[in-house]
Amino acid sequence: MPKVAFIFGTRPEAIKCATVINAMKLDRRFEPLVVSTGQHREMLDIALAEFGIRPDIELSVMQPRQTLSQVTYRILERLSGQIEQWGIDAVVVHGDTASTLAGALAAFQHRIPIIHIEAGLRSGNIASPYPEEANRRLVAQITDLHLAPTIRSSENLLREGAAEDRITVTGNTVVDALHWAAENAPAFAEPALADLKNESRRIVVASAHRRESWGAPMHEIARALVQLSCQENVRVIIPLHQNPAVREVILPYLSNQANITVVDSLPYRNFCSLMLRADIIISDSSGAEEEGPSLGKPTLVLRDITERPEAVEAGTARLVGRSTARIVSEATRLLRDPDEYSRMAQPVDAYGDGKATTRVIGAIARYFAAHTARESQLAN
Ligand SMILES: CC(=O)N[C@H]1[C@@H](OP(=O)(O)OP(=O)(O)OC[C@H]2O[C@@H](n3ccc(=O)[nH]c3=O)[C@H](O)[C@@H]2O)O[C@H](CO)[C@@H](O)[C@@H]1O
Repeated sequence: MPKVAFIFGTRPEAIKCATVINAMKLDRRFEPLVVSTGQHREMLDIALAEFGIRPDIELSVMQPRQTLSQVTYRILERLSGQIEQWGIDAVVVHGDTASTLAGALAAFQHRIPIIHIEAGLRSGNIASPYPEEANRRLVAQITDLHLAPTIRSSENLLREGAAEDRITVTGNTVVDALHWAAENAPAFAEPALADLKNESRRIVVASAHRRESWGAPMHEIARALVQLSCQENVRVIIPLHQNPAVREVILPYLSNQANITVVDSLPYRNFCSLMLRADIIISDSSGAEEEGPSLGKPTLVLRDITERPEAVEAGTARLVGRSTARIVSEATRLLRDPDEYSRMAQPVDAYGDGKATTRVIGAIARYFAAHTARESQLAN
C-alpha cells in the first residue's frame, strides 16, 4: 500500500487537498500522511479542523515576519532531517506556495516521486504573482505526475515540454470542497454576521492580502471599500486576513464605518455561506477567483494579471486592478445596472464539476500501478 505524504502549509492548500486526503483515508489502496509546514499555522489549522483532519507531522516553521527565503530554508531544513524516516512512496504538493516549492525540492533531493495538484497554472509573467509563478514553474520541472485542473493548464505544461503521459486533467478540487461546504453549512458563528438573514442592503464581500497588494495598493483598495460603503443600500463585509501587513494598513480605514463589517477570517464553510449570500465579491484572493464564479457571483479581481483566465473569459470575473477609481466605478456599475449584473452573474463550470477528487485519486493509483509494473519488468 503506497504511503503518500501531503506537504503543505497554507489555508488554500489545506482546503484544496482536504477532500483528497479524506477520500484516501477511506481508500484501502493508500496510506496518507499529512505534513503541515505551519507556514500559516493558525488559518491552516482552522481549515483542516473543519474537514476533520489533523496533521500527522508538524514542522512548525512559523516565526513572526520571516522572509520568504527564511520560510523556504526552514521547511527544507526540517524536511531533510525527517523525510527519509517516514518511509513514503510519494510526496503530494499543491499549487505554488513556499511550502509547495520546499516540499517538492526536499522530495526531489531524496529521490521521492512528486505529485503536483493544481499544476500548470501560468500567468505568463515570472514576476507576477510573486513568488507564486516562479514556484509553479520550478516545481513543474521536477514533478513526476502533474494533476492539471483545466485543459488550459494541461496545455501550458505540454508547451513547456512536460510528457503527455505524466499529465491528467482533473478539475479543481476547490469545487469539490465548495459542494461539501454547501451540503454541510453550519450557522454563522460570528456574532457580527448574525443579522445577515434580515439584511436588505446589497452585500459586497471583500478581501485583499496578496503580496502585490501590500503598501500603496492596499490604501487604494481600502479607500475604494469606504467609498462603496457610503453608497445607498450597500453593506461591505470584510473577513480580514491575519497578515499584519494587511491589518495595519486596512484597519484604520475600515474600523467604525457605518456600513462596513470587519470580521476575522471565517471558518471555510461560513466563508462559503457568506459568498453565497454576497451580491458581488471584490478580492485579490485566488480562491475567490475560482469560488466566486463557480457560485455565479460577479467577481471583481483586484489584480492586473491572472493565471486563472477561465472565469474572466466566461464573463463572471473581471480584472479591475487596484486603483480606487476603477474599483468604485466597476462595482457601482454592477450594483446599479441590473442588466450588467445579470450578464456577469452566470455560474462558471470551467474549474470543475465537483468530481476532481475521484480523478486525482484515480490518476495517483494509475501512476503507482505503472510504476510498479515498470519496476517488476526491470527486475525480470
Ligand atoms: C497570495 C497567495 O499566496 N496566493 C495563493 C493562495 O491563494 P489565495 O489568495 O486564494 O489564498 P487565501 O488565503 O485567500 O485562501 C483562499 C481560501 O480560503 C478560504 N477562505 C477565505 C476567507 C475566509 O475568511 N475564510 C476562508 O476559509 C476561501 O474560501 C479559499 O478557499 O493559494 C492559491 C492556491 O494554492 C495559490 O494559487 C495562490 O497563489
